[in-house]
Amino acid sequence: MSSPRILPPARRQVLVADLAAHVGARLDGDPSANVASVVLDNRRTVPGDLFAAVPGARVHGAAFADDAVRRGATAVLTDAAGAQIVRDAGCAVPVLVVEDVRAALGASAAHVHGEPAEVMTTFGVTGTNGKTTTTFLLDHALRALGRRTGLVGTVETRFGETVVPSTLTTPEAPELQGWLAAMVADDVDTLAMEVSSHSIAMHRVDGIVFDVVGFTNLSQDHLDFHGTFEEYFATKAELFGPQRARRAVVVVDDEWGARMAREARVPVTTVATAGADADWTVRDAETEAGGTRLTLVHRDGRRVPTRVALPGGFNVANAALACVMLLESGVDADELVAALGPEGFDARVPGRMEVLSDAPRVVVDFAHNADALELALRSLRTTTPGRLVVVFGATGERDRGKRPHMGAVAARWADVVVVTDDDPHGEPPAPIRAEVLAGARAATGREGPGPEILEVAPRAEAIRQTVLEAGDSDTVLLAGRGHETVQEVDGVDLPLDDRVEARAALAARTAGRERTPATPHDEGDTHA
Ligand SMILES: CC(=O)N[C@H]1[C@@H](OP(=O)(O)OP(=O)(O)OC[C@H]2O[C@@H](n3ccc(=O)[nH]c3=O)[C@H](O)[C@@H]2O)O[C@H](CO)[C@@H](O)[C@@H]1O[C@H](C)C(=O)N[C@@H](C)C(=O)N[C@H](CCC(=O)O)C(=O)O
Ligand SMILES: Nc1ncnc2c1ncn2[C@@H]1O[C@H](COP(=O)(O)OP(=O)(O)OP(=O)(O)O)[C@@H](O)[C@H]1O
Repeated sequence: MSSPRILPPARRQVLVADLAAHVGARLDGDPSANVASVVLDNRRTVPGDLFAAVPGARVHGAAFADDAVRRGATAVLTDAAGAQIVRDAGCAVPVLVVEDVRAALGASAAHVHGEPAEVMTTFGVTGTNGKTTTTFLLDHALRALGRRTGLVGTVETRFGETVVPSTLTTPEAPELQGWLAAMVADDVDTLAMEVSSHSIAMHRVDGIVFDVVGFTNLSQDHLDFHGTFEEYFATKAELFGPQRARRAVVVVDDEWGARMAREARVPVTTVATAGADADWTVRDAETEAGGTRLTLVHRDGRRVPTRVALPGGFNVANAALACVMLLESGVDADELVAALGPEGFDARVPGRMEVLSDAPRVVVDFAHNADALELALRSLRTTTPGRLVVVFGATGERDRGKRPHMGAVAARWADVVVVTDDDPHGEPPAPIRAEVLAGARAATGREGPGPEILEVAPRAEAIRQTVLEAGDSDTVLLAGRGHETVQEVDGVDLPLDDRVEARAALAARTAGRERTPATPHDEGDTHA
């Protein structure tokens, strides 16, 4: 599934000779040809594109150059091996030859689109968890301040009236720069975007120097791609240097944040929510219905009172990060507090601690690694009078090591653990569930009776059964898929939205009650 291609309404024509000089490419062919945009995939080519033929993990993009040219590509950017493939295919367009295509791609796309990031204020957020939430909080505050905003991340790309669901957290550079140019054409003045570690490693954000970058935290994820934690950290750390950022705000609640703050090569402001030494610390955090009220206090005594209208202790960190990033960009503290009003950071983030109902409380959350799952469960535990029930699974073909950890965390913090499927992708689902269940059954470190551990598949059935059987004072956490609307099983995309399934079960529950006033659901309330 891929999102529709968005380009600015009027595209600039750029001479390939100028572009080659800009990115240090050897130009083979007619220097007077023009390009007006850049594309990575032959199937998405429009006339006037520069087709970037990247040697991928599976195939060399040059294999598709002839088709791209048939669709109107006017030049090709590739490496020496790609240039040979392009010539052998008899393509007559000029070829820009570089050593590393991905390394030249961001600068090429930014140049072709007129360096759009340079005319906006740009915020980039990275870290294992909290990127989407923090960018939504930034976007909410910026709009309250009267800015015209653009948002790019896992859920969607959004500006003005345009909202397009995302396929990647951080798009490839040609798509990203096309988006940014379309935003500039629509008078967007401020961008908040998520920067995944994949995107840094794969040069997707080359061509952007962010005004302010933010770091949330680091925990186990994506080790299938990065190999080691050290490598994962080093990739994220690249964002905190002068080629990619002007200044940084780092949450130093974990050791990785503290290290990022020490090793950053741009001016850093630190934020702490849990007692670490920092420039800004969170004080007087008070949980209240639907959120937390808090005050940010600077070393020099400045105080910024605010509020976040999302459940979960970690959302205090996300709001604190967003707040300090705004201050570091030059926003005046009093103006920010006034613009946010008494509700504070009041963004609705699809699939992130999204509360669907009150009795039982059904919450959909994107927690899909052990760390996020633990934090989500712990924060819901404190506000659940009945049982805490979690429905979740682990993804196939991704970081297998996290499966037993997720099972263990669920067993430690929930009263009922319902293990089901997440996105199995090409892997058979039952063995994935078995690895999660093994972790749950082996879990230790819990006081009192152990949890009830169930295996229910498919996921829609697990959600239906769990919501129907929950007591009014229970909390049901549907974890792992958040806003997602398709589930890949055995290579086939099946429609599945946790929120749709849960709402259907809640409606069935209400209908059942209307037919039979005293229902067995209430019995669950007695369980402590
Ligand atoms: C590991 C990874 O990121 N891989 C990306 C990489 O794939 P690849 O190297 O295997 O490419 P390939 O299939 O060999 O193809 C090589 C080239 O031929 C082109 N091609 C290929 C086939 C064709 O018919 N026509 C064509 O033009 C491709 O566009 C590509 O440029 O280049 C592709 C083209 O842009 C990306 O789609 C692909 O992302 C895949 C889909 C992906 O799932 N990426 C995930 C892991 C990712 O990036 N995730 C992060 C965040 C994760 C998180 O924080 O949770 C993200 O930012 O989304
Ligand atoms: N600051 C945080 N610390 C730890 N966990 C968090 C934090 N913020 C959010 N989470 C948890 O992580 C999940 C993902 O949150 P969010 O989508 O904001 O992060 P993300 O970094 O964008 O993740 P991804 O890149 O996987 O989309 C949430 O559903 C929540 O459970």
